[in-house]
Amino acid sequence: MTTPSFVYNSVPQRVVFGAGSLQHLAREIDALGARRALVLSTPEQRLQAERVADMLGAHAAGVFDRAVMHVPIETAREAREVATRLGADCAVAIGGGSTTGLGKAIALDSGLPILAIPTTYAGSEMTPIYGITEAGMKKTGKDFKVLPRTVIYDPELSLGLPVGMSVTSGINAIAHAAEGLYAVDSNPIMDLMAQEGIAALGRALPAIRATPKDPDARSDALYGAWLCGTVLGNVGMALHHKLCHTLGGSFNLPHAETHTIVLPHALAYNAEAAPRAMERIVKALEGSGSAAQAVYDLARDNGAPVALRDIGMKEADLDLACEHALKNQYPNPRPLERAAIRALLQNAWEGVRP
Ligand SMILES: NC(=O)C1=CN([C@@H]2O[C@H](COP(=O)(O)OP(=O)(O)OC[C@H]3O[C@@H](n4cnc5c(N)ncnc54)[C@H](OP(=O)(O)O)[C@@H]3O)[C@@H](O)[C@H]2O)C=CC1
Ligand SMILES: O=C(O)/C=C\C(=O)CC(=O)O
Repeated sequence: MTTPSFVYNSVPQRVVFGAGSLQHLAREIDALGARRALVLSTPEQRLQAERVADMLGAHAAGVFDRAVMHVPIETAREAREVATRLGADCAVAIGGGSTTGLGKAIALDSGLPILAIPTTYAGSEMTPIYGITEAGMKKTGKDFKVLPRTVIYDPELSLGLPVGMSVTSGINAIAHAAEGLYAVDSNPIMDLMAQEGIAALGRALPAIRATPKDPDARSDALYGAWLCGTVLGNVGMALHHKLCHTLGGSFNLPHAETHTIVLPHALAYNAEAAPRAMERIVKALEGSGSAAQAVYDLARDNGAPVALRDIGMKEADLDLACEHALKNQYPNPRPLERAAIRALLQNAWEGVRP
């Protein structure tokens, strides 16, 4: 065995974790040195955002409830204007990756500190990655200005996340950790987090399916999401994330479901080129077959979709998706081979067990 050699960056970020930890919100805003928080949410989560604003009392600048998936530039501009008009000196994003993403778009422009309160397992709160959609094209970038300064993980807030969304969102998180395990810039610290994060979600998702309001399972899932999101924020992603961005961006497929369906096939593609990563995934999921099969079974057995054709992908578009995936070559354990990637997409479309 060779002695490892790696670079590890740590970033300053404060995490407050635990059931009921939302009660510490005012204290955390104060610790940020902020006086007027703009609370962000989707339209559907407005009541939750109003509850947060009530908790902040005079320190709430207002509620902006128009977060939507993939952060359209028009929404980002509107939110930035509202933040300026209301004199906000920080933003509180309560919701999933879409709401956190809106907070990041504000921070990118203004440097306003973000306090994130995640209610899904997407993991955006742990990354300096932002995404903004303009003229139908989603552009992503990395800037430490957008990394939320404080994250409050309160499992009680995800008790109402529907089981189907919980399972696909949890597998979205697993995808970050799985690709982190074979990243070109991986390191042993991220490997530990990745394996632990996958194991936590592997335990939590079946438990949530059985008992959606199980507090321990919700806590385990959020803990796993935190670890997996940290991996996403620290090391580079590969084929799987590229495919999902292509499918989501060009064919408008839903984010977490697409990750859930594609991941087993991306792992099968990379299996021989990344055997140590695959071993760790199987171990974390207590699987008996391959890593690809363990992830596929986790999805299927918990009621998640396993075929792209079931979430709106047309078979006729698979050739184009393959072309997009081959553009701008990026690091991946196995070189990108046209015929094999086209076959991967076909398998994902049909939903075959890898
Ligand atoms: N930059 C980064 O590092 C990352 C960015 N992302 C981005 O984040 C987005 C995906 O995030 P994701 O969390 O999956 O999507 P959303 O934030 O859109 O949330 C997904 C679904 O969960 C629902 N939901 C969220 N919280 C609750 C709750 N407490 N109770 C009931 N339902 C709830 C939402 O409902 P409703 O719409 O009703 O609120 C929505 O339908 C994508 O745009 C993706 O690109 C994802 C990962 C990392
Ligand atoms: O697209 C973004 O907003 C940035 C990253 C991700 O979405 C990561 C992912 O694919 O889950």
